[in-house]
Amino acid sequence: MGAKQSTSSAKLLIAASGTGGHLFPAIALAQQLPDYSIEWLGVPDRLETELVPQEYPLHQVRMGGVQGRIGFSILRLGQQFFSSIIQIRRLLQRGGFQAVFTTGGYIAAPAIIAARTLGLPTVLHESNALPGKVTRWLSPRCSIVAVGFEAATSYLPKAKTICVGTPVRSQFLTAAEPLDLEIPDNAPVIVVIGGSQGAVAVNQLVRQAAPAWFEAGAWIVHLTGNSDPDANSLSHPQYIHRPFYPHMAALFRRANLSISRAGAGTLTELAITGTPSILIPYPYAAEDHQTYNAQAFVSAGAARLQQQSSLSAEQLQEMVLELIQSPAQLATMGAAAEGLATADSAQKLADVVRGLVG
Ligand SMILES: CC(=O)N[C@H]1[C@@H](OP(=O)(O)OP(=O)(O)OC[C@H]2O[C@@H](n3ccc(=O)[nH]c3=O)[C@H](O)[C@@H]2O)O[C@H](CO)[C@@H](O)[C@@H]1O
Repeated sequence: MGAKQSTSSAKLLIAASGTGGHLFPAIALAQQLPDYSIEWLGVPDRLETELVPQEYPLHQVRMGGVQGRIGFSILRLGQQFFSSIIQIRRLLQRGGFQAVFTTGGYIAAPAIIAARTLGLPTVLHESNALPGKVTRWLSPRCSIVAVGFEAATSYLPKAKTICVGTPVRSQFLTAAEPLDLEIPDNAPVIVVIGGSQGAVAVNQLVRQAAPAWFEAGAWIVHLTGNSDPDANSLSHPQYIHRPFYPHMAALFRRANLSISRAGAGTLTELAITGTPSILIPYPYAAEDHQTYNAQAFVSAGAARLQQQSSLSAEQLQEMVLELIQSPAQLATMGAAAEGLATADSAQKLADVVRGLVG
């Protein structure tokens, strides 16, 4: 793998691994630092092997999670953890890196500790309103913690924090691309999205509730994910379904309403496109952090919050009917969502890194 040509001597190690939620913001930052020499640190068999652009050399260490694991697993994890710190220290020293950037998660802990033992500046970006465990534990050891939600700062009292929003893909920052789905211009559009993997439980509720929405003239664009066995069970002229759809900026801009999980990545995009939403947090997310994300949108008037455990198809049906038949209310929610957006987040984050590294 050939490293990117660089005009600056600054050398940065990005430690970001796992889901789109951890990788997209780090890639957006890297794209703002074309004069830096950047290398990547990840874990074998995770999404970074597919998503990290070829121009960034990818180093790997073995690191797993601790949730719900006991005994022997904890011991093995401890060994992995210390061995990772040693490997990352060696990588940082031999590579002549000047700083480390990370988006949290398991890879962040050994990366932050290795960097700090060498006295290197470390920037951590935390996109969730309730910061993850690693962020809360190690934030005082970072030079700066950049957060996506202002609310996150209250959980990090000992850290130096700055709110920069969460960086998004470049399609959200450029002029609107045309939507490649055939939907009549005046039809209300409901977009259903369950994070990057889809949400089977939400999909079931939506399919049950959909007939009344079709009758009201709405179109549904349903992003089902890859693991829904009933993904093909509904068919209607006003219904479009895909396992995954890449042109989210155009779709959210066209949508009158989104029914969504409450991952930080999707919420950031809903803010930038000013799209009102009904948020159904993933009930098994670590420490229920999606509910905290959703609450930030609800307090701003940008979204309605529904917990999956107490939501029936009838309730969802009524709520959506009420909203799509009330354009003024949708407009107010959309404007509130837009008020939460930080479109130049990647630029702001790059400024933070440059402020430390040069
Ligand atoms: C289950 C879980 O714990 N998810 C976490 C994961 O997010 P996860 O990656 O699951 O979900 P996010 O909402 O943050 O991001 C999903 C991304 O996938 C994109 N997309 C999705 C479907 C599709 O068809 N096309 C498409 O492009 C969305 O536009 C968005 O950019 O990390 C986030 C950041 O730490 C957390 O806030 C989430 O809670």
